[in-house]
Amino acid sequence: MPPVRVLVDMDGVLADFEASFLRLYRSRHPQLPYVALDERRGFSVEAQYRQLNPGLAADFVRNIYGSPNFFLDLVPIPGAVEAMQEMFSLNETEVFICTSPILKYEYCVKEKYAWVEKHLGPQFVQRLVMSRDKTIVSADLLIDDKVDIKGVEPNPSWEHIVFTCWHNRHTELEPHRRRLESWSDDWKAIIDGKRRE
Ligand SMILES: O=c1ccn([C@@H]2O[C@H](COP(=O)(O)O)[C@@H](O)[C@H]2O)c(=O)[nH]1
Ligand SMILES: [Mg+2]
Repeated sequence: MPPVRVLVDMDGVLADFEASFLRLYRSRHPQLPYVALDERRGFSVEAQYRQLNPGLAADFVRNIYGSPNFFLDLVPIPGAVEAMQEMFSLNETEVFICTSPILKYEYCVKEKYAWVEKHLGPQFVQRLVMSRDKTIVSADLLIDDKVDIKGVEPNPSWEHIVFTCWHNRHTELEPHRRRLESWSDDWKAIIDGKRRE
């Protein structure tokens, strides 16, 4: 039987982008209104902050996560590191990290590599795929917090498992779509189920 190949997203799945964004935003702009984590709706932080404060400059929000050390200092999502080590050691399972760098890539790309080495070790540095378009990457499963993943390939090979995160917890999914609520949820059952398909 061929191995099950799993792609695991970084921001919102392995690394806590949302909490770090809010912390840095509030420390830099304590006088400005902010969106609390349990008020987050929709993937784009920028879109929600612009709704809250339409006067914000075009790159105001992007400058926060485009800052040096932003991506390096992201805190791991609870259970993520342990789950990845366990997934890596499973028989007949190929695990890769699949992440989209921001367009202001100066710090982001290097720091994503450094984050992976720091928290997951060198074996995962070799398994880091960066692509703005995940539909062209071939796998059986993609665990990702972004609800709508679009790209040039209309029929990606993977099944998208939506990882629950602050911005998507209220999003209603079509009945056939599946979620992983957290790393305490049964991710192994999802992989084993795929093995049997
Ligand atoms: O509001 C946001 C939130 C995140 N980003 C960046 O987009 C990518 C998302 O990557 P995934 O691989 O889908 O997790 C990432 O680089 C975030 O930093 C954003 O641009 N705007
Ligand atoms: Mg993500």
